Parts: sequence; structure tokens; C-alpha cells
Amino acid sequence: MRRPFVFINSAVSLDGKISNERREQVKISSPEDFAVVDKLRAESDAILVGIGTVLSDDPKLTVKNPDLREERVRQGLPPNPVRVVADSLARTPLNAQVLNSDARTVIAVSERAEGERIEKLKEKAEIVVAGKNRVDLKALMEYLWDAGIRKLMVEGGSEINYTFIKEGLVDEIRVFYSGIVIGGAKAPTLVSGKSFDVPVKFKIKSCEILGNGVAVVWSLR
Ligand SMILES: NC(=O)C1=CN([C@@H]2O[C@H](COP(=O)(O)OP(=O)(O)OC[C@H]3O[C@@H](n4cnc5c(N)ncnc54)[C@H](O)[C@@H]3O)[C@@H](O)[C@H]2O)C=CC1
Ligand SMILES: Nc1nc(O)c(N)c(N[C@@H]2O[C@H](COP(=O)(O)O)[C@@H](O)[C@H]2O)n1
Repeated sequence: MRRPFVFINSAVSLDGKISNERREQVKISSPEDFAVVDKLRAESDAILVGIGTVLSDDPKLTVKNPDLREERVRQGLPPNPVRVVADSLARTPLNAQVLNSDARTVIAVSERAEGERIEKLKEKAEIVVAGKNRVDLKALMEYLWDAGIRKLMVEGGSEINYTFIKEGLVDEIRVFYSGIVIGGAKAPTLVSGKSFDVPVKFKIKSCEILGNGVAVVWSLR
């Protein structure tokens, strides 16, 4: 199967959470980590999130440092990577920041998405139908490969992280472990879904202190 190099990037609290029980956006990364994340975005061809993250965080998914955007332009690239949302039912709000004009946006939907919703979203984004009930990530990876995407950064949330790992579509996971405790039995962790029968194994590729936390890059073992 032809697919981009895929890495998950996430910020995790000391107690293993990526958000709180209300699923609000929590600033977990240190300023030093945010700077690295921005660089990783700038070096990627596309950034993908699940619709849960769009509805919770309303992210822009853009490169924040103007120098990094200028560097991309010097390389003949658009200032920002392509934004991709896995959105089975085409629920992305029409005023979502991910649909603003800062970057190209691809919304991947399933066959269950309503035609009317798709038509409205088509005015602001490129729509890809992949999968019957849920977005078929393998089909989406092939679509992105054909669209020239060679490096894909997955920025959560926990459900989309789970499916990427389950389907064997992840090459690396970069986690920033931060010195904060969020608490909450129901707060999401890096990966949700059902437990794997056999745990998926990763090995440490690199490890770096970035302010009040540690960034570890894990590659598939
Ligand atoms: N700390 C961090 O680095 C990050 C934290 N977050 C947090 O994560 C939470 C959102 O995570 P989740 O609710 O798990 O939502 P999510 O962002 O993982 O989206 C899940 C949704 O995507 C859709 N989807 C379509 N195709 C799918 C497929 N093949 N597999 C899985 N899902 C598919 C489904 O509707 C599913 O409910 C928020 O609280 C957000 O703040 C999100 C990103 C990064
Ligand atoms: N790296 C990182 N650290 C945190 O502390 C975070 N909360 C997140 N969240 C991710 O970044 C998205 C927001 O992007 P914009 O700043 O709006 O461009 C958010 O939706 C999560 O995917 N990441």
C-alpha cells in the first residue's frame, strides 16, 4: 500500500491525559514544545485531526511562526500544510477555523454523510468520500499519497490515534510528557478504543527535555 510517512504528535499530562473530562482544549505543551510542534507542522505536507478534535478545540492547524511559513514558500510550497479532517458524517461546522482561507482543507467523509452537508462543505473544502460507515483511513492514505502528501502529521484526538495504530498506519509517535496533572477518570488519554489483544510495541528513537516536560519520539518496533 502506498501511503505517506505518518507520525502522531500529542501532548500528554503527567497523569496520562490529553484533555480534561469536559474535553476542553488544555495547554499541555511547554512554550519550548510548541516551538518544536510548529516546526514539525512546517515540515509536514499535511496535518490530520478527527472531527472530535475540531468540535472540542476548533483548531486552525496552521504554522504560527512567519519565518517558518516564509521558508516553506521559498521551497515552492504553500505557507501552510494541507489540513485534513476525518469526519464520517460531515459534521464540521461551516464556521470552523479549519475551513478558513489560511490553507487548503480536505474533509474525509463516509458514505453515510448527508448530501446536503457535503454540498455546503464543498464551498470551503475538498471532500473525499472514503468508507461506508466511518472514514476508511487506508483509502484516505492512498488518496493523500496520490495528492502528493508524503509526510502526514496526525494531531489527535484519542479515537483517531487509536484507529491509525490499529490499522498499522503509524511510523512514529512523538509525545510531549508535561509536568501537569489534569485528573479525571473519563479524561481522554493518548489512545482510546478497545485494548489490543497484543500491545503494539514501539522503541525510543530520541528523548529531549523541553522546558517543564520531556519529548520522546517512539518508532515502531
Ligand atoms: N493534547 C493533545 O495533544 C491533543 C488533545 N486533543 C483532545 O482530544 C479530544 C478529542 O479526541 P476524541 O474525542 O477522541 O476525537 P477525535 O479527534 O479522535 O475524533 C474522533 C471522531 O472522528 C471520527 N472518525 C472518522 N473516521 C474515523 C476513524 N476511522 N477512526 C476513528 N474516528 C473516526 C468519528 O466521528 C470519531 O468520533 C479533545 O478533548 C481534544 O482537546 C486532541 C488533539 C491533540
Ligand atoms: N502539541 C500540542 N500541545 C497541546 O498542549 C495541545 N493542546 C495540542 N493540541 C493540538 O493542537 C491543536 C490546536 O491547533 P491550533 O493552535 O489551533 O493551530 C488542537 O486541536 C490539537 O490538535 N497540541
